[in-house]
Amino acid sequence: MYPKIALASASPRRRELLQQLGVEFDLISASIDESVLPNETAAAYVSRLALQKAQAGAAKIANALPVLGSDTSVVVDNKILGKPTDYADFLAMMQLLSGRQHQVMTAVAIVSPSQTLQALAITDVFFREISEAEMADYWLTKEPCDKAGGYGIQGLAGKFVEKIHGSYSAVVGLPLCETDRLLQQLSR
Ligand SMILES: Cc1cn([C@H]2C[C@H](O)[C@@H](COP(=O)(O)OP(=O)(O)OP(=O)(O)O)O2)c(=O)[nH]c1=O
Repeated sequence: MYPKIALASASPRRRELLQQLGVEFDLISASIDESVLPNETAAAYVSRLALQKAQAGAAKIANALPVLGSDTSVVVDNKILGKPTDYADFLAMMQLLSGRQHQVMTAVAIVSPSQTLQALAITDVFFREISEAEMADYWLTKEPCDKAGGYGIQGLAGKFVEKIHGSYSAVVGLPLCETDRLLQQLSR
């Protein structure tokens, strides 16, 4: 049995994945500035954002529940891809990702009054070539808008994925293996 926690997230995927683990949780919102700092690596960026989301959530609640925050970014050619801002931004992302390998980095942080626990999952994802017509059709489904890198592996974009090396749940938004490990480390 896991301890009850608070999830600081607006992501329906994170909610579902935490439910998949059987964790009981309160949902809280935590919005933070998501700008990348000068010279910040992708791994440092996602780790910092996950921690800041958890800290922002912890500052909002009156009870002492541990708060979980997470962040997912797609990384290619040292570029950090967040959610596409418009169609042109989405197209530029798809062109970068088509026919090659990229990384999905998902960081998790759990903050309690006595502990700060962190994990980072890095998954290699291999896309087949995607035609411009497929990109245009995919945009019209609205699936890309709220997803890092402009795609959802769990949705229609699953057909673009030749293979992955690493954690599937981490690509969707929360690495279940690492999250379980952190929750086990929480002192009760
Ligand atoms: C790559 C990929 C990302 N995503 C989603 C997971 C995240 O919800 C989103 C990345 O954006 P995030 O900024 O990590 O998360 P969020 O803004 O949706 O939620 P919050 O910060 O409140 O927790 O992209 C998928 O659903 N499928 C995928 O294949």
